This record gives sequence, C-alpha cells and structure tokens, in this order.
Amino acid sequence: RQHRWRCAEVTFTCPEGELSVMLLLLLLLLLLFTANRPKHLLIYINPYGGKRQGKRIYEQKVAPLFAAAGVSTDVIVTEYANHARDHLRTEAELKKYDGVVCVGGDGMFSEIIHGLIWRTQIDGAVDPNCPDETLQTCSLRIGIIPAGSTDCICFATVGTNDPVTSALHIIVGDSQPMDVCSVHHNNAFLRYSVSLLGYGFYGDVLTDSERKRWMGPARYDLSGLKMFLTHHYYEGTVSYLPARGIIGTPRDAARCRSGCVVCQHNGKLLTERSENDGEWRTIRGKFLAINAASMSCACPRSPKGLSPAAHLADGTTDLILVRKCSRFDFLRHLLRHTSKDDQFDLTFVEVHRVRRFRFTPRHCQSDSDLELDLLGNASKRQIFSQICRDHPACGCAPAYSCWNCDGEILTHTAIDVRVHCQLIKLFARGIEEPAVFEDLANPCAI
Ligand SMILES: CCCCCCCCCCCCC/C=C/[C@@H](O)[C@H](CO)NC(=O)CCCCCCCCCCCCCCC
Ligand SMILES: Nc1ncnc2c1ncn2[C@@H]1O[C@H](COP(=O)(O)OP(=O)(O)OP(=O)(O)O)[C@@H](O)[C@H]1O
Ligand SMILES: [Ca+2]
Repeated sequence: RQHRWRCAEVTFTCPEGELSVMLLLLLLLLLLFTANRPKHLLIYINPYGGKRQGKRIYEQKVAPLFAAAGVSTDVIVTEYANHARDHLRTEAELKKYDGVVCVGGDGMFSEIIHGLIWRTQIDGAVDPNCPDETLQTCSLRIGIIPAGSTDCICFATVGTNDPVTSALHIIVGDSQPMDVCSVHHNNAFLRYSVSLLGYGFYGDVLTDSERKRWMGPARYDLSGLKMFLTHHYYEGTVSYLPARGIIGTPRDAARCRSGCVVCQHNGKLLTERSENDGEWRTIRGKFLAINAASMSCACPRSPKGLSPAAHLADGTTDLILVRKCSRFDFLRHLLRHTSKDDQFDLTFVEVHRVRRFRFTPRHCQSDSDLELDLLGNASKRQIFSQICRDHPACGCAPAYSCWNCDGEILTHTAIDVRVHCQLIKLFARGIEEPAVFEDLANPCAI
C-alpha cells in the first residue's frame, strides 16, 4: 500500500531431492547473472539529519535486511558536514563497490552526488568548471535511506519515505536514471541540483530556517509562514533555452512513472541532438519566486510537488516564474500545491520546460546600469533598497534574495544553469502506478 514494500518469506516444497537442488541452483544463477543486484556497498550515515535517527534507523531496520540478502557493507558515520563528499572525492576506493548509499536527507544525498560527479569528471579528465563541457555519467548507483527533514528525492523516486522500502529497492538492484543541473557563475562551478533551485520565496525560507535547525523539520513551516507574511519580491532578468522537439509539457495530466516513456524518448533524443538548438528567450520583471524543478519535488508537504508533471530523467527542468502579486493570490498559488487544482493556472504564474537558463538580479544587470547608479541617475527606490540591505531594521524590501539549491544556500545570485540528462542513477524504479500493485496483490488477476 502507498508504495511501501515489506519482506515476505515464501516456502517452496518439492517432492524430489534432486529436483529441489536443481531449482535452488537455477534460482541462484538467475540472481547472480540476470538481476543487477549490488554485492558490496559503501554506506554513509548522517547522525544529525532530520530527527537525528539515522544511525538507529540503519542499525535496526536496514542492516538486518542487507545481511539477510548477503550484501556486504563498509559503513562510515559522518563526523562533520561534507565528510561524505570529501571522502568520495579523494579517498574512497570506488572500484570495490557496486553502489553508494546515504542515510539522511536531501542534504546528505547532495553531498554524495557532489562527491561522485566531481570524482567521475576528474577521473575522466573533464573540467567541471566549464559550463559547456559534456559531463561523464556516474557508473555507481546511489541509494537513499530516508532520515532527513524533507526527503524529497527519495519520495519523488520511490513514492514513499520508508527505510525498509528503500533498502529493498537497493537489494533487488533497481535502477532509475536522473537529470542533474550544473550551476555556474562566471565560468566557475558552484553546485549541482537535482530537485529545486529556488530564488525569492524558497531561498528566503531556507535562509531563515537555517537559523532554526534545532527545531528539526518544523523549521520549514515556521520560516514558510514568516516569509509568506514578509512577502518580498525581487527584480531581475531570466533568460532561458526552451526544450524543443521533446514530448511532454509542464501542464500535462500524465505523471513521470516507473518505466516512463517520456524520459526514455527524450533521453534518446537529447543524446543525439545538440542541446544548443533553439533560441534564447528573455523575461524581465518583479518576482516573488523563481523556481526550477528538475523533478516533481513531491514530498509529504506537497504530495504532487512543485511541478507535478516534471520528469526525473527527460533532460529538462521546469522553470516556474511567480510574478509580484497580492498576498491573497500568492496564498492561492501555495495552497494549490496541496490540492488537485493547477498551481500554474493563475495569471501571475508562468511555467516553461527548459534545457538551460540564466538569472541576473536587477542590481547587477549590466555595467551601464551600474554606471547610471554611480552618476546619481538611479531612482530613489533603488538607492533606498541598496541602503536598506545594510539596515534590515527599517523593514523595507531587500534588493537580493539567494538561491535555494536542493536545500543549500548558494553564494551567488547571478547564475547559469544547465541540465545534464540522466547523469546519475539511483537504486529506485520511479513511482509505480497503483494498478500494478492491485494486480500483484490479487493472484487470480495475474
Ligand atoms: C498554506 C500551505 C501551503 C503549503 C505549500 C507547500 C509547498 C511546499 C512545496 C515544497 C517543495 C519542496 C521542494 C524541495 C526542496 C528540497 O530540495 C529542499 C532540501 O530538502 N527542501 C527545502 O528547501 C525545504 C523547503 C520547504 C518549503 C516549505 C514551505 C512551507 C510554506 C508554508 C507557507 C505557509 C503560509 C501560511 C499562510 C496562512
Ligand atoms: N556529522 C555531521 N555533522 C554535522 N552536519 C553533518 C554531518 N553529516 C552531514 N552533515 C550535514 O547535515 C546537513 C543536513 O543533513 P540531511 O540532509 O541528512 O538532513 P536534513 O537537512 O534534516 O534533511 P533534508 O535535507 O531532507 O531537509 C547536510 O547538509 C550535511 O552536509
Ligand atoms: Ca527533468
């Protein structure tokens, strides 16, 4: 039920001893040669993620399953932030393993992909600082045992946040490819993102919530309410390269599901075509939020996610622009993330499926704009917003927000984002349609 898997024992009886030995051998051979099951895993546990239960969850719920399935493990309990990332980048003997597993939340998953992708590029002599390089795909699959605050990547790839279900997907050797966005500033690499890149509302929620880490997962709700009431908007320019020739749009009723044909079709298409096909488009404006969702970003807070029709592995990201509007209208938009109503069907919201996009905030748009400011031609509003960044007590709107990159704050506001189609693989199979479960639960239907 609800995508949760459980272990069950099945006992076969066979009247002939010789036949039973043959069946057993056949089963072992099938497991060995047809299923792509991992035999040796490298595991990182964040003891401080979410409700600080990572170690207990792994020892009580996951380790016994790995032992029963004959999967051997090397376990590292992290001692500081970025421990897992740095270990993967430089020290880990990756050849020994069939996969890497993190026990924690989206932040821990982010550490793993940063370590693995970086290492893969360096080993393959690819320069990660160049935004136009074609990145090498990572060969090791990644497993997530959810033990964080949002666990949006686990939820959106498995359909539930349940450690036992995730452990079983790892054991049976499932494989789900996933898109990764690279984020650059002036030809310098900043970060990778797989779920949400959010400027404005989600950037501000994250900045505020970091000061409330002690509260655990509830910090996001409190900061969300605070930032909703604060109602800041930000000026800037977004330019983007629309995804052309692919199938699927952000307003589709169909969802990315197990064995998704849209991901298969677009994945094939994008590997054959130059991604720079098409014309850049530019939008200037005042925005409450600029969000790029490379997958649905479904999570328990919003089971359909920020962009319900986004795909895990189609080589695109959904760029959602929420223009300045009243608090009431913004609340209508937010509330629709939790209901069946379409959050994009509002005059102040637009959504585009893109391959690449850039953002420049109002105050660093161009040198000529800056010169105007210096010559004293800037409007009073600009000057005040500049001053008031340094004097938050006066309560007027700040000029800049920051980017929320999968739950980490980015150090730059002007960014260049590019989607790398199916760069990584997870031990998952995407969300299965409920009908499949119903059939399997009913032996007569099979
Ligand atoms: C009125 C209810 C409206 C509910 C609207 C819920 C929309 C929730 C959308 C969640 C999207 C999550 C995207 C995932 C991002 C992850 O890579 C990242 C790392 O874990 N998580 C966050 O940044 C954590 C981000 C967490 C954001 C929580 C925002 C909560 C908003 C609450 C607004 C309250 C307004 C109340 C007015 C009376
Ligand atoms: N031993 C450690 N001590 C302190 N911080 C750590 C340690 N190990 C990992 N971290 C950091 O903790 C941060 C949060 O971890 P994690 O993602 O597991 O939980 P979370 O933030 O509660 O969940 P979510 O990311 O789903 O909201 C990560 O950014 C990670 O870099
Ligand atoms: Ca995608």
